[in-house]
Amino acid sequence: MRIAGIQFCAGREPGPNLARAGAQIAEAAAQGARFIVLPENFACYGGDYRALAEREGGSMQAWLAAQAREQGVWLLGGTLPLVQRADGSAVAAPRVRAASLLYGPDGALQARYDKLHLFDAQVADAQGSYQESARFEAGDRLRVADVGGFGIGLAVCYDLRFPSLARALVDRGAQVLVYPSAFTAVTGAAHWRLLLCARAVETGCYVLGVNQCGQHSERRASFGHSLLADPWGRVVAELDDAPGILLAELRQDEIDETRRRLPVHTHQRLLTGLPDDIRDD
Ligand SMILES: O=C(O)CNC(=O)[C@H](CS)NC(=O)CCC(=O)C(=O)O
Repeated sequence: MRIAGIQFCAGREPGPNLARAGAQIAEAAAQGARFIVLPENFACYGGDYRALAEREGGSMQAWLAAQAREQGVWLLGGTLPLVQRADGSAVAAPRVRAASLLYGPDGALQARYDKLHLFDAQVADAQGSYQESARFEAGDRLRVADVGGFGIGLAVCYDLRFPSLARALVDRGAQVLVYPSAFTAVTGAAHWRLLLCARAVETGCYVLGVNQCGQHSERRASFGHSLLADPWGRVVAELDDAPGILLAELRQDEIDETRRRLPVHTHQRLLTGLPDDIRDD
């Protein structure tokens, strides 16, 4: 199955971001991609997330559904800010949920995953500090979805640093881990490739990191370098730090063969259950 990752530099306002993403989605579909992934905060980066956040059925969600339907592809909207949880309850202001939304080729919503780990960190130099938990509420459910016969484990950006989430997704049938991201230029240069390849090697999964790139504002820059690692930990395709489309093939036989030779996913001895505040969807 051919997949595509859309890499670009989002600004604060949805209009230009959606126009840019739409052109790249059409291009990726024309190149034969069946599953297209947009980065974290693809529709709005760094603005007033609560003011832009949607209820179920909002216009940014409708845009994703229309893109999937018009191009006839599976489309993962990296994250959109939503004011409701999956059960319809309200997220208290000023926070929102960072929801990763998967639409099928018919335009129907097939899965929702809300980012579990929030990026509260001090990044060196001009990048300054991040306090994601001041503006976002953490998710509370795990989600694996089927796309063209592949088990797709949903995760977002900073989640990449937590191998226990990758492991829990594998236990639930994930064969491909996707990380739509807005990984910073500073932490990306240090850790992005290392973390993506490590998650692949330790789980026997393909790992797809779809990142933003470039300078969003004076103090915010993203690393780019969207890449696909295969289950052996080889980088099979990678972008540089400019906007672009990552195209690559997922092969079921690569997953099966790697897992047959090195079945680490069946050998783990320290198995832990989910904590009380995290559930299966
Ligand atoms: O704050 C914003 O508006 C934009 N930021 C984001 O979109 C998110 C949440 S703050 N970025 C990350 O999670 C970076 C993680 C990362 O870079 C790492 O783990 O090293």
